[in-house]
Amino acid sequence: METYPITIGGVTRHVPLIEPLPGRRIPLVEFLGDPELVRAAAQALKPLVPAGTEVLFTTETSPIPLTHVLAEEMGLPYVVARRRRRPYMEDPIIQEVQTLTLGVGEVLWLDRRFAEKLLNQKVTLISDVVSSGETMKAMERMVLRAGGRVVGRIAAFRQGTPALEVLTVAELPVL
Ligand SMILES: Nc1ncnc2[nH]cnc12
Repeated sequence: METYPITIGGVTRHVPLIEPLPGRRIPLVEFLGDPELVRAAAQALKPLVPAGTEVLFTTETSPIPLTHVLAEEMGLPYVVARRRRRPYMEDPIIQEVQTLTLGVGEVLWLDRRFAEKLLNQKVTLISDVVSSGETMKAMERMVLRAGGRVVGRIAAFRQGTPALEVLTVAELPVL
């Protein structure tokens, strides 16, 4: 398997190169199961979280440990949008994502009891990789629909040029 070196917060991993669309190869960032990488990324992202942030907001799956460590470090709560409907969800916010980065159209789901945690809160969006920015846009839309206000947009890695302003600490190539 072909790999590519990625570095964040001084920690390097040789990750698989995947081809989600023909002729477009990208290094696959994976935070799950790698506490050292997660901690390094969280430390690097911490200074980018705007003062006054009251809640962090992320999506399944890879950015969850990153957001968890960041939240713990900063003493903040966090909310996670799910990528599948769960049977117990009541009156969820359902938000379509336009992204095709990983070759799939997606929908984000947020149970109402978690949406309520965003009401009247200053919210910072956390992601692992931002490329088109469409997932971030969908997250922002969810926060607005939940009655919150987005004060920051942060991702560990940037890949290409997102359609909205996002703070990042490392760059990924499209090969
Ligand atoms: N390169 C990448 N690795 C992991 N998740 C991604 N989501 C979008 N781009 C990605």
